[in-house]
Amino acid sequence: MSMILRGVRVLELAGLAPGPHCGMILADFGAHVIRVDRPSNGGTKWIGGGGVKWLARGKRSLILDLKRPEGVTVMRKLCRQVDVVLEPYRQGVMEEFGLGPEILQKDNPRLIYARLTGFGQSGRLSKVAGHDINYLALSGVLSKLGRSNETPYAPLNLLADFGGGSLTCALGIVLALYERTQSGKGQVIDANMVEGTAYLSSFLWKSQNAGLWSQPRGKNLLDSGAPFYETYRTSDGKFMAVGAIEPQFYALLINGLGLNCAELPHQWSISDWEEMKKKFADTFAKKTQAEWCKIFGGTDACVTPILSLEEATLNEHNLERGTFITDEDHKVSPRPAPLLSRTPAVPSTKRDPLEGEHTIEILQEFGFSQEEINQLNLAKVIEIRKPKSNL
Ligand SMILES: C[C@H](CCC[C@H](C)C(=O)SCCNC(=O)CCNC(=O)[C@H](O)C(C)(C)COP(=O)(O)OP(=O)(O)OC[C@H]1O[C@@H](n2cnc3c(N)ncnc32)[C@H](O)[C@@H]1OP(=O)(O)O)[C@H]1CC[C@H]2[C@@H]3[C@H](O)C[C@@H]4C[C@H](O)CC[C@]4(C)[C@H]3C[C@H](O)[C@]12C
Repeated sequence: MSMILRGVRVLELAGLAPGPHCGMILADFGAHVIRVDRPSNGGTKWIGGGGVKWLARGKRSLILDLKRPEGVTVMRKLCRQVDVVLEPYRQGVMEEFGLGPEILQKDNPRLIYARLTGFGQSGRLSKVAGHDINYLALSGVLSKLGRSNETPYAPLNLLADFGGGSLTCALGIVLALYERTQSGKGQVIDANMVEGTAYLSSFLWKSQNAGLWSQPRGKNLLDSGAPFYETYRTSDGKFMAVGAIEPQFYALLINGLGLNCAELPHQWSISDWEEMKKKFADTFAKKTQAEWCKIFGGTDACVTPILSLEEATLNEHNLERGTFITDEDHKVSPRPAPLLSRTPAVPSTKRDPLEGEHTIEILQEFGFSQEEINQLNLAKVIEIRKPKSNL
């Protein structure tokens, strides 16, 4: 089975988390992704770390100093021979390098120029720093997240960095690759986390007048207001997740809890939800998570254990599915999604690349002579790093 993005060549400029995740998605589905890392000679206030190292599966790494004109010349030669360039910087940085879309797409009209930012390529904030929580806040979505009487709560850096950021950018790149099969031309993708997150939350926006969100934050059906869409602590200090929304599933929940519907307020009596939550909490606190799993396991009561990451990798259903994979360093991580029947992703199981590990190999592949490579190395425009041998 060959992967759908085989043969697609991507230059990913090293970013913090969204960019690296987007590059990893492309690599997982067959693209040849080269990460352009910064030299260790400082000169920039940015320090390594973040997703660069953790989301490097299937990539190779080249260290190239883009603050040097020689580095820009090298980059332009690379960009003439690739399909996608993916840059994670705030607006204007690539233009400062002399690597903006006008230049690179003149060199290579087929180039897809993906720009993954927080605030987009225009607007008063386009040059302002930010992180997931800031983009989530500006999208309006963060105002809806969190329990009643508490401050709004950002669910890790999942929604803006990844849901509205890397995944949306990866979609844009695949759309542009597809369009290019008709037009033969590349284009610029302005992927940004404010708009990506807002778009991701279209359900929230389009259901505003459906009565789903008429209560204050934390008092609605899906934001921890409803007793039948909530989490509960068990007697052994673990937790269960309850999502019994429909009446037939709710009836199974009540039955499994050993309660009697006739003695409870109506499921949708919002004014009684607080009281019902207390009753459910008291009931869940009487048994262990394993005992509740025995009661609810495999039923339509929509009740599941809240698993730790490690427990999730050992869960029978996930094991049957192969939801998690292990690389040659015995590190476990989620299998790429979605699962395509004929051309599934075949993620690399190799260890992650070291920064600059493939500098020579990549430059040779792109037509640089050994003499040119030696000169670039001597001038510190590139950096060559070799993995320590295990001897
Ligand atoms: C794990 C933490 C990260 C979690 C994710 C976090 C929650 C996010 O939300 S990530 C999303 C961030 N936002 C965006 O990506 C939107 C677009 N990008 C930006 O807005 C900006 O890039 C920025 C705000 C993210 C960073 O701004 P910065 O000023 O640093 O950079 P830019 O303006 O974009 O300009 C780029 C500069 O870099 C130069 N450059 C680029 N490439 C090259 C090159 N090849 N050669 C030469 N120069 C290059 C370019 O010229 C620009 O230079 P100037 O700025 O001089 O103009 C992690 C978050 C922080 C991590 C910790 C931290 O890094 C410190 C430690 C570092 C150590 O190494 C490891 C441990 C750390 C504690 C580290 C740990 C984790 O990784 C973090 C906590």
